[in-house]
Amino acid sequence: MNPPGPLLVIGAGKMASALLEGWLALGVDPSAVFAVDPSPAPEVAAALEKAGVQLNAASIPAPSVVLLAVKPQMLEAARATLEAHVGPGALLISVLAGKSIATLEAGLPAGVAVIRTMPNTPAAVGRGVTALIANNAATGEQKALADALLRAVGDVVWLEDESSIDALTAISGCGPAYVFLLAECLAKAGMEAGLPQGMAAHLARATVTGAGELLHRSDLEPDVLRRNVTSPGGVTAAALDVLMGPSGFEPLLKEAVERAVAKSRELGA
Ligand SMILES: NC(=O)C1=CN([C@@H]2O[C@H](COP(=O)(O)OP(=O)(O)OC[C@H]3O[C@@H](n4cnc5c(N)ncnc54)[C@H](OP(=O)(O)O)[C@@H]3O)[C@@H](O)[C@H]2O)C=CC1
Ligand SMILES: O=C(O)[C@@H]1CCC=N1
Repeated sequence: MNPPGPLLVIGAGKMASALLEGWLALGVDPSAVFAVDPSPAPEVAAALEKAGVQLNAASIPAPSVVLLAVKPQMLEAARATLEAHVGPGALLISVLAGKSIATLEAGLPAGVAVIRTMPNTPAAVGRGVTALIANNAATGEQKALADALLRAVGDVVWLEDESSIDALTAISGCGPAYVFLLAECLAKAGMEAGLPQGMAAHLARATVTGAGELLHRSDLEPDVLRRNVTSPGGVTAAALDVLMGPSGFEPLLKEAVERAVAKSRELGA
């Protein structure tokens, strides 16, 4: 999994930190990892320093892999850094929502390997899921390296073309946020139902993680697991009448995902 040469991260934010956390925990050599970020969050800078990653080093050896993880809106501002470090033999791995391979290739030497990905933050604990698609210049070895890096921190899915990536972003890229919001809302509802704040937060967190783990380990489909909680005429059924009603999860998530897909397309335009 260790790249054959230095690994450079451009944009040391939330997603890059999640990937680095996973990689460093699994044995990527921190002395071969460099990060460039003009104003990293103090906690990120401290974590990188503690891990032995060089942040904003005066001199960076030619990287074999460049992880591009700035916000899509900052791509043009990061072009100079990108062009300074992505040499002809390097592999560029982008996590940018919306930005196509063709857009990423612009300004780079002809024939540079580019792999566009859409990871998610559970990569920090080895439970991410990442979609990848490579340009024609990426060699089998470079694709295997990208696969190994992302597989080390979770599942990987290779795409044949880029057409599905906006929809995929709205599901797996953004999806952890939907689940964390569920935990937040469940805790608030618990407080409103009379539970002390700490207990409501603890119960909500343990329930979301426990249900996630059951879904992870079980062979049963989610609807079967849901039915297994729902005693006929019982308490869960009363709640699901609301959550599965006309203003429930399904239409709400459909609208949320549609908006996310549209935003991903807009960022790529
Ligand atoms: N967060 C997530 O769950 C996921 C994010 N992504 C993608 O990852 C990318 C980063 O997202 P996220 O980590 O959330 O965002 P963050 O804002 O946390 O990270 C981006 C970092 O890049 C820095 N930056 C800005 N300009 C430059 C530059 N010119 N050179 C180097 N660094 C720069 C930012 O600094 P500053 O804040 O000062 O601008 C920030 O620290 C996005 O493209 C997003 O689409 C993909 C999948 C999931
Ligand atoms: O919110 C975003 O734009 C990024 C892309 C997927 C998750 N976070």
